[in-house]
Amino acid sequence: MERILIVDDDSGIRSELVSIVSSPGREIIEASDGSEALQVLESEMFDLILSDVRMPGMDGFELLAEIRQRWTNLPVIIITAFASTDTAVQALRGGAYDYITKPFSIDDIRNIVSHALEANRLFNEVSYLKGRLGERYSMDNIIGQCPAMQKVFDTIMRVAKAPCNILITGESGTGKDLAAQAIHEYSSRSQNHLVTIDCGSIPEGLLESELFGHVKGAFTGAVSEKEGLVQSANGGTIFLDEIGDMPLSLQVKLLRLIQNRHVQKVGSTKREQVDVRILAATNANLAEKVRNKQFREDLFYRLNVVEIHLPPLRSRGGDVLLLMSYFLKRYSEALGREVCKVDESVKRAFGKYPWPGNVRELENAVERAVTLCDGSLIRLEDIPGNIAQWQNESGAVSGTLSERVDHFEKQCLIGAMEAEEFHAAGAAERLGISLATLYRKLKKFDIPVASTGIVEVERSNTGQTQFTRGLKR
Ligand SMILES: Nc1ncnc2c1ncn2[C@@H]1O[C@H](COP(=O)(O)OP(=O)(O)OP(=O)(O)O)[C@@H](O)[C@H]1O
Repeated sequence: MERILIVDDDSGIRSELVSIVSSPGREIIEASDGSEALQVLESEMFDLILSDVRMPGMDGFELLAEIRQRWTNLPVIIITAFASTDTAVQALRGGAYDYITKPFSIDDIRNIVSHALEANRLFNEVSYLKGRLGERYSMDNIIGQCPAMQKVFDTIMRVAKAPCNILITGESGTGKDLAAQAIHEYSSRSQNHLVTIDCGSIPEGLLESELFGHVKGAFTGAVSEKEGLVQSANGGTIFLDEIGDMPLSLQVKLLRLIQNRHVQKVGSTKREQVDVRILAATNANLAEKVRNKQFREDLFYRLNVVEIHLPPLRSRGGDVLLLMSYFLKRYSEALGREVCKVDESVKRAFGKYPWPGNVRELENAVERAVTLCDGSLIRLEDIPGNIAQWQNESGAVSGTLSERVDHFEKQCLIGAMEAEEFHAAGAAERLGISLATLYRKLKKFDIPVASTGIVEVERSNTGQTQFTRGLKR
């Protein structure tokens, strides 16, 4: 399905354009000025924009400049009132794909629109194939427009080519794995392997021989010599996922690898040189583990030369709806469905739900909805009940002004505490208030802090929040 956005303050011209460019397999959306167009662009994906120049508020040229900055490859056709060479030149210099002058001929518009869509389709195909050739991943796979994600992309681009080790932090499902793939892909090591090891899922006894290999007879069952994963990544990158779960005994050996660039197989006295770049990821608070002596401080500093933090999805604002559109397109294509519209109630629920499972949870919800939905529209009944309940979240807040303010304040506090894994100092900084004020507010709303144990948050279908304190996650 091709999607076109028509931007014009004159509703008569918009309708005329809609009827000219409409055809089966195309969805046309309208916006009455530049700002409205930007709002739509922030939450939905398009293949082409047709915009008038003269509009009240943000005009067509300002909109074009904004689109060129934020959606670099999205084609824009500018519609100008008179055949003025200056306006046409300004449009093309500003990065427009082409321009159309009023009064327009139906055939001209149809031709230019078909060419622009075809050029866009070819561009996407080439980028996709390039991505496939240079392995499977590129930054194009990581969707995000909010400032925090833009900062992540900037940092990835700046550090990918440097030789330093990088620690990627963030809650589960925020895209740490994707970030590691992008770093490797943009590094000078991309021609060699990226080897991923999930330190949390390999039994402690096996992890050492998996990482460093073993010689024949090193332990029962070691019937032949085996190369470790670190060596198989020689010349490339090794990604140690869930590094916080690495046993202390192995942390010493990893430190030796970082400092001396050699490995020693289990059962061998021989040291073998390797050249690997190390990326590590964790969803635990490693600094806290260092304080609790569960993680070596020297290793922490060696790994944490640069930290890339992936923010929780609930703090990424409009990215939720953008990711929703992205997965919708991806799963509609993958499952051979023509699902292209999402009911407003679903968008409301997605926008308000706090996404404790982050992007992974959102991706699963969209995949499920595309699979279940009957026809081309995703309705509330196609998404999981615990998410659907949130469409009326704000409607549920009633009462006096002070009760509503309290509700809002409590949600902000819970969000900040969750983002900081219930450590008060970080949450106070995030909210721009003193620690003493934060403690007073936490007490008022009965919100726990991490010093009372690990805190798990559970939200009921009605949006109520419950905290469970425990010793282990
Ligand atoms: N910004 C994003 N754009 C598109 N897809 C994303 C994005 N972030 C995450 N995903 C998708 O969400 C899923 C989870 O991402 P990923 O495995 O990278 O998270 P993670 O932080 O490594 O999780 P865990 O800590 O559980 O290993 C994957 O399918 C991934 O492709």
